[in-house]
Amino acid sequence: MSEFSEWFHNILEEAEIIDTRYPVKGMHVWLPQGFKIRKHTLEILKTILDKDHEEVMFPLLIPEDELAKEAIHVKGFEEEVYWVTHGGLTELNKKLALRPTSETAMYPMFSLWVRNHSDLPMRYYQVVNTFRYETKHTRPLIRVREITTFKEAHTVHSSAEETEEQVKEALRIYRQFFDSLGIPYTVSKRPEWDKFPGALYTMAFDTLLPDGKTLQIGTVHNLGQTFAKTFDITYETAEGNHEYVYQTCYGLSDRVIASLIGIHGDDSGLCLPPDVAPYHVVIVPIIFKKGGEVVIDFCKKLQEKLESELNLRVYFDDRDIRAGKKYYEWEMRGIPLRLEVGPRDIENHKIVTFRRESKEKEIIDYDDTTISKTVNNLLDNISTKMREKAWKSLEDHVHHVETLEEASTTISEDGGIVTFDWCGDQECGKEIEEKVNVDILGVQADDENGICINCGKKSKHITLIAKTY
Ligand SMILES: Nc1ncnc2c1ncn2[C@@H]1O[C@H](COS(=O)(=O)NC(=O)[C@@H](N)CS)[C@@H](O)[C@H]1O
Ligand SMILES: [Mg+2]
Ligand SMILES: [Zn+2]
Repeated sequence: MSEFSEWFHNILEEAEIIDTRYPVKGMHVWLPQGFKIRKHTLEILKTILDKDHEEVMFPLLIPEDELAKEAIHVKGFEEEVYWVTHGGLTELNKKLALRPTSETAMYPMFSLWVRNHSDLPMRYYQVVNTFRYETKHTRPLIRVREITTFKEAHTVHSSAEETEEQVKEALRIYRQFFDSLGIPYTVSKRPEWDKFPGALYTMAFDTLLPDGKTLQIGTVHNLGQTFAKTFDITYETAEGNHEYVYQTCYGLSDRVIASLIGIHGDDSGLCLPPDVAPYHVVIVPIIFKKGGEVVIDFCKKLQEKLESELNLRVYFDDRDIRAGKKYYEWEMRGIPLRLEVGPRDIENHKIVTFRRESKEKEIIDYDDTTISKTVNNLLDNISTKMREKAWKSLEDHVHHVETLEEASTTISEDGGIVTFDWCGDQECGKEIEEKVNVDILGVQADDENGICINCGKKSKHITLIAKTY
């Protein structure tokens, strides 16, 4: 619990995920092991998005006057924007912002692209780096100044109803994505004072890290027509008049990788979902003086079989070091499944399996015709077990309370998430945050028949609060 932050920083270094020694605060280097995890994570996300979104790429730099167009939006970001003021020795006549997010880069172009009804709906996304001069405590992958893995989707619609549908679809996409990574979450509507600058409302996914604090791992914003009016994005209707469009946008970041590491990891190090691990399987040969080449040969064949039949990423570790050292290293790097093969195993048609998530070792019958199926089932079961275990640990830390005292003792003793009835009134909400010294994450459901935990008025919502990153 308390030393989670130390564990997190140590494992990023020991498992060679990123190098935080880069000489700009809040900006880090992706190392090969970490880059592989990021790559496989993005492959899963893009496969889901590519079903009905188009991937694009916009410039990094945003002219000052475009950024400033949407007053509430720029107010929300003005303290976080990095500026480019020179080109070489020449001072630019117009400052350029490094995108903190790309609404003001994209929407002037959407205004050119949207002509008539048949152009809609549009669903674009890009995966880029964005820059935010975070003044709160920066943390690798969690609160960085260069958000290296910022997936932002931006959609354009001809009606408010369609944007509501798109918000629901975005929530479904995010549930599917987080479920494939075994990351548990709560979904809630952010309070008015904590929504995305310029949005009508913000839906947020929060997960719970082992130190009892929640992390916002994804957000979906209904932008209404606010940006359409600011950037004059209109379409010509069949009757020939011009209507403003309706928009949504939804974002994810490096925090997804942080959650993978923080939630599934344990005292032996990383524990990675098979679909994003650098390798699904590592094969460790047990070699004594004699019989070495028989084992090596067997392992190479097994590697080829798993690679060709299951399209798995398999590492055959034939380095000349003690098996125990290999076990330690691959467990620390979070490789989901290890296969150990010695000369006697081959004679007895056996093979030893080690599941990283449960740390169970098993001697199973080896049969050329069934090993692929066995390995595939093991990997599927490992994914399922990891997701179930993570959901259980989240659910074990969500408590419903009836009084503010109960709320603050629960949070201070157990961390985690507390739910209660709230009237929804901003004043009252701010008072609750004061009294319990936590953040209101958001409202989860409407609950007309409760009474507000703080002011006693009719409650409107089941509300979530927690200590947050
Ligand atoms: N400094 C940061 N470091 C890492 N992740 C961040 C940081 N700031 C925000 N995020 C993540 O990025 C997600 C999207 O950011 S956002 O401001 O909420 N939304 C947008 O920028 C919208 N334009 C989404 S397309 C957040 O939900 C959060 O998970
Ligand atoms: Mg921020
Ligand atoms: Zn109240």
